Amino acid sequence: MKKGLLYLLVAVALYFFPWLFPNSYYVHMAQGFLYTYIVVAGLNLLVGLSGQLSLGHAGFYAIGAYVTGLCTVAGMPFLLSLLLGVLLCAAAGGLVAMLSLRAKGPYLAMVTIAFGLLVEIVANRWVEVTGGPAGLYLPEARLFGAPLGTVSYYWFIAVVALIVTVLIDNLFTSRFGRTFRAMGNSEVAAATVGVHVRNWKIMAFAISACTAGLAGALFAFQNAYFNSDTFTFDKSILFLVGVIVGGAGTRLGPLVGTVVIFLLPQWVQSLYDYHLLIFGGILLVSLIALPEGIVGGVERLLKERKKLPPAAGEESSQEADAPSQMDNKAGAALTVDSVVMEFDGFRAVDDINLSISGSEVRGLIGPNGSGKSTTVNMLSGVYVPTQGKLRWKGVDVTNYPPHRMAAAGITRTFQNLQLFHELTVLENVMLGFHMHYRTGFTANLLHTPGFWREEKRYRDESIRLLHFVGLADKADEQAANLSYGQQRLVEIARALATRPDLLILDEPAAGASMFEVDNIVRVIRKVKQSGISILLVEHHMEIVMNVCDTITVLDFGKKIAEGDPAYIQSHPQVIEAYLGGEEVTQLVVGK
Ligand SMILES: Nc1ncnc2c1ncn2[C@@H]1O[C@H](COP(=O)(O)OP(=O)(O)OP(=O)(O)O)[C@@H](O)[C@H]1O
Repeated sequence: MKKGLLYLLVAVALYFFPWLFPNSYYVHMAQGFLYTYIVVAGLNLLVGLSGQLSLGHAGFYAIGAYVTGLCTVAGMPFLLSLLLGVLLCAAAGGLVAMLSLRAKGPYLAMVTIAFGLLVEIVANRWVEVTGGPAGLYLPEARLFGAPLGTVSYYWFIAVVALIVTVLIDNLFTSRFGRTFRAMGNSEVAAATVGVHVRNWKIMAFAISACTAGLAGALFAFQNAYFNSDTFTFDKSILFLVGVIVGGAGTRLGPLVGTVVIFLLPQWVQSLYDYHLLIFGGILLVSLIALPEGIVGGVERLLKERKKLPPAAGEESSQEADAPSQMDNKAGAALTVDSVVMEFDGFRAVDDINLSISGSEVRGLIGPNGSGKSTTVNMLSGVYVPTQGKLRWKGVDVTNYPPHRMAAAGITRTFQNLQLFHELTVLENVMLGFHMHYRTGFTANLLHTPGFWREEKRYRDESIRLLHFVGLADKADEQAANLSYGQQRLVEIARALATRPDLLILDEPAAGASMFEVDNIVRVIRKVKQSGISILLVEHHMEIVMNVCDTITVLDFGKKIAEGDPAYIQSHPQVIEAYLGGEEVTQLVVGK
C-alpha cells in the first residue's frame, strides 16, 4: 500500500514535470535521464544481484536503437518495432551470457567488452544499413497513429520507466530476486539447493539486455536521428559507474547512480573533455570510501543505528518437532562403487566403496587431508569422480551436477559456511524451497495472486523449519549477523527445505559454541527421526560416537575401517591413524 502510494506520487510528479519546467530543454533532459535510468536499473539486476559483470551494455543499447529504428524506417509501427528491438536484445543478451558462461570475473568482462566493441564496429562500418557516423534519420514516433511531440514523448518514456521500475522491483522482492542474489553470493550453494546456475545467469543477462535495448530505442526516437558515435565503450563504463556509485544490488541505487552519471556532466559541462577522468575519479573514490555505493552506504548506516543487541545462542527460540513435510521419508539408498578422485595425478580419494540406506546416520571421519571433503564434494555433484560410480535409488548419478543431485534428493551443508549473506535468515531458508516453487517468471514479475499464495506458503514453511532448528526469532536478521553455530543451523534448515532424502553435513559443529553444539546434535537426531539419511563429516569425536549408527574411516584417501562406534573405537588402524586415539576410545557416552 505504502509502495503503491509512492509510485502514485512519483507518477504525479512525472506528469506535472513539463508544467513545472515548461522549457523543451528541460523536458529533453528529463527524457534522457529516464532512459538512462532504465539501462542502469536493468544493469543493477545483473551486476548487483546476480554478481555478473558487463562492460558491453552499450552494445545492447545500440541493438535496441538500430532494430527499432530500422523497423520503423521499413514502415513497421513504432510500438511493434520497439517490442521487436527489445526481444532481439533479450536474445543477444542470452547469447552473450552463453558465450561467457565458463568465464568469471575479468574473463566475463572481456567477453562483454568484445561484444560491445563488435557492435560498435558494425554500427560504424556497415554504413548502408546503420548510416554509420553520418547517422540514421527516423520517422516521428507515433502511438496508435498519433504523433508524439516532445512533451508526449516524455510522458511515454516516463510511463515506460515507471513500468520498468515496478517490474524490476517486483523481481527484486520475489524468488527471482532472491535466486539472483543467492547466485551472486555463492554459486555452489545455490546449486546445492537446486538452482540451475547456468540457466539463471542467462536469464539475468537477457533481462538486463532487454532493458538496455528498450532504453536504446527510446534514445533513438528522442531526436528522430542518431549516429554510431553514441555507442562507444565509455558509454558502457558510464552505465556501470551508475550502478556501482548508486549502490549495486540496492533498489534505490540505480536512481541515485543515474543522477550522478547524468546530471554531473551537465553541471560541469565546461569540463566535458575531462568527463571520463571525472567519472573514473568518482568510481575510484566510491570503491574506496563507499564500496556499497551511496544507497548501500546509507542503508548500512541506518541498519547499524537500529541494530539489535548481538545474537546470543542461548536466546534462541524453542525448537519444534519435525515439520510435516519431513515426515515419512523412505530412506533411499546411496551406493558408492570404487570411487576415485584424482587431482593432477594425486589420489585424494582412492577406491572407496560405501552404501547408505534407511534413516541411518553415517559418520565419515579421518585425519586432516584424508579425503572427507573430497568425498562429500563428489556425493553432492560438486566434483565428478575420476573413476567409479555413484548410484542413488538405483540410478547412476555419477555425472550429476549439484542442482540435479538436489533434485534427486541429495543436498549438503558446507564446512566453510556458504550462506547467502546478503539475504535474511528467512530468505536463506526460502531459497531452499527453490525446486518446489511452481510460479514462473510472469507471475513473479507481475506479483499475481498465485505468486502471493506461493510466497506465503513457503514463508510459513520456512518459519516452521526455523522453529525446528530453534532460530525462529532470528528470521528477519541478516544471515551474516548470526553467530557461527547459528549460521550452521540456518544452513541445515535451508538444506532441509529442499526436502532431501540424504542430507550431507560437512563439519556442522566446526566453530560452534558448546551450547550450539548441543543444539546441532539435537537437530541431527530429530532429522534422523524423520527418516532422512544423514552423512556426517565431523572432527568432534564425541558427536560422531554418540550420533552415528555406522562410521566409515578414511586415511590417505582410502577406507581403513567401517562399523559401529564400539567397533571403530577399538580398531587398531583407526587408533593408529589418530595417533594414539585416546580421543576415540574414551568417547562413547552411550546412545
Ligand atoms: N581441488 C583440489 N586440488 C588439489 N588437491 C586437492 C583438492 N582438494 C583436495 N585436495 C587434496 O586432497 C586431499 C584430501 O583433501 P580433503 O579436503 O578431501 O581432506 P579432508 O579429509 O576433508 O581434510 P580436512 O579434515 O582438513 O577438511 C588433501 O591432500 C588435499 O590437499
